[in-house]
Amino acid sequence: MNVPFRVGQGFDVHALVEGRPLIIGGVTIPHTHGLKGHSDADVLLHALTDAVLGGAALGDIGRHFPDTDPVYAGADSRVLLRAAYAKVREAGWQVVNIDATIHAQVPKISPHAPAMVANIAADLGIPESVVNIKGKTNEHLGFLGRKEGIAVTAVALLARQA
Ligand SMILES: Nc1ccn([C@@H]2O[C@H](COP(=O)(O)O)[C@@H](O)[C@H]2O)c(=O)n1
Ligand SMILES: C[C@@]1(CO)OP(=O)(O)OP(=O)(O)OC[C@H]1O
Repeated sequence: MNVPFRVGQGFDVHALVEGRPLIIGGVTIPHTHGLKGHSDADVLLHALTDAVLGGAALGDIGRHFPDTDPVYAGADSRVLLRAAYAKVREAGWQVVNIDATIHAQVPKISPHAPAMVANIAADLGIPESVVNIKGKTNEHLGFLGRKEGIAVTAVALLARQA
């Protein structure tokens, strides 16, 4: 079907542990705990990578960058996002806008959101005005509310390149 727009959705979750830096949206946030993962565990960029890959029907982050591959141990997720988006562009799609929610009981996201927006806009080559990042607590409910992890939900609208 030759439609001009496609939507992609992404989700990711990582455990909060001691002894790791907390990196979200490429921003290192001072905090007592960090996110556990094979890569830098940037939960926002992983959900976003899945959203842009999903919109282009290109599978998911694990298919392109397997967590069993030692090449990606400690990987910078900004590099992975850029590489995934290059594949999306090669498939003929470009991002129109992005919206994501970081489900975190702590820390407060809003002071860091502008820096995350700047990183994502730079990595995708799109204006900051089309990137929206927001934080939400889990009202102390469940594993997110107990500060055992952070989750992200993201959507991306893609348009066919001219
Ligand atoms: N990690 C977070 C959580 C929330 N915020 C901001 O606070 C507002 C209220 O959040 P509730 O979960 O209590 O509804 C939310 O709209 C955000 O502006 C945040 O920045 N970081
Ligand atoms: C990023 C990758 C690859 O190193 O690993 P993790 O950092 O563990 O992240 P996750 O979101 O669990 O899976 C995606 C993997 O491709």
